[in-house]
Amino acid sequence: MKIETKQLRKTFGKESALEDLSITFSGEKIIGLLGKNGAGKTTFMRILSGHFQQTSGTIAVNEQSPFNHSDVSKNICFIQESNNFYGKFRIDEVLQIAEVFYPNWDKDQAEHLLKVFKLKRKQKVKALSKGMLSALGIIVGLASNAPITIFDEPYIGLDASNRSLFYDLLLQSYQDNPRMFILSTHLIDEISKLFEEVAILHEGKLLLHETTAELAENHLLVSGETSVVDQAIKNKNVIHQTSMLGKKKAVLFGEQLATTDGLEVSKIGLQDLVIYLTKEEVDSL
Ligand SMILES: Nc1ncnc2c1ncn2[C@@H]1O[C@H](COP(=O)(O)OP(=O)(O)OP(=O)(O)O)[C@@H](O)[C@H]1O
Repeated sequence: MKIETKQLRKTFGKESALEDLSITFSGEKIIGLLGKNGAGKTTFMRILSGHFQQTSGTIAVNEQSPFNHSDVSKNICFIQESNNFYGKFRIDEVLQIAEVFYPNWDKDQAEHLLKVFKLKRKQKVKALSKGMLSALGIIVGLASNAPITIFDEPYIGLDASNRSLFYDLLLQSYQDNPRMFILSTHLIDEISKLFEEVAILHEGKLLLHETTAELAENHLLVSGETSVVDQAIKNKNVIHQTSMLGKKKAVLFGEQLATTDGLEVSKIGLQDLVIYLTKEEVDSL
């Protein structure tokens, strides 16, 4: 599958949710869609799933617009953080509808996952706890086997052990049925090892789109006494720096630097990188 957007914009009245977003996702991989609250992730995923149209620009899934095209939408399963299912339905009715909608639906997998998450077929959606609702979303997303399966923070109410179960099941599902997964999450450290590729949105714009291998390769965290760090990063490509109490941390892009006396150089974790890259505006408030 290939998703391609060109100068995608979405405004809600005066509010701009996406600004000139041009991005391409292709192939079978697990992609992290990251960014702070309000960055535009959900808006992008909704347009991609055909929920509504962009204000301008283009979006194509295998060369077709997702809006009002069932050929496209049956290939996309979008599980949102809430309100996925009609409250009056029972779980078995939700699964029956999903089976009709998704051509690659795996009934045995759905049955298996119901047991794993200890859900009862006759329970009504409106009677489910937050965690149980999330579990139902996860079951539908995984059993859909949709070539593009999207999870937008699907873990609301799930405890740590069930979140860990979700990550294991996701990986298993990906191995059994390789496809494109797009995941939006704020619990980056928990899941970052599953990502092959990461896109970071910031204020409706694309800040970065790289493979996780490139990210690890390209970004270094340098810390130590301010004067030592300042000396070390002089003339280097610094993409973020913060100072506090005589200490400094800097993030370098595409540079080589080794740890020395008083200077700590390390790879930077994805969660920290997202925080550093999207922090500037907060600092300048
Ligand atoms: N239906 C809507 N009406 C008006 N404004 C909206 C609507 N949907 C989103 N927005 C605005 O668009 C911007 C992007 O929101 P969006 O939900 O896409 O962000 P997000 O990255 O998914 O955030 P979060 O991590 O908090 O879920 C925000 O400023 C939000 O207020």
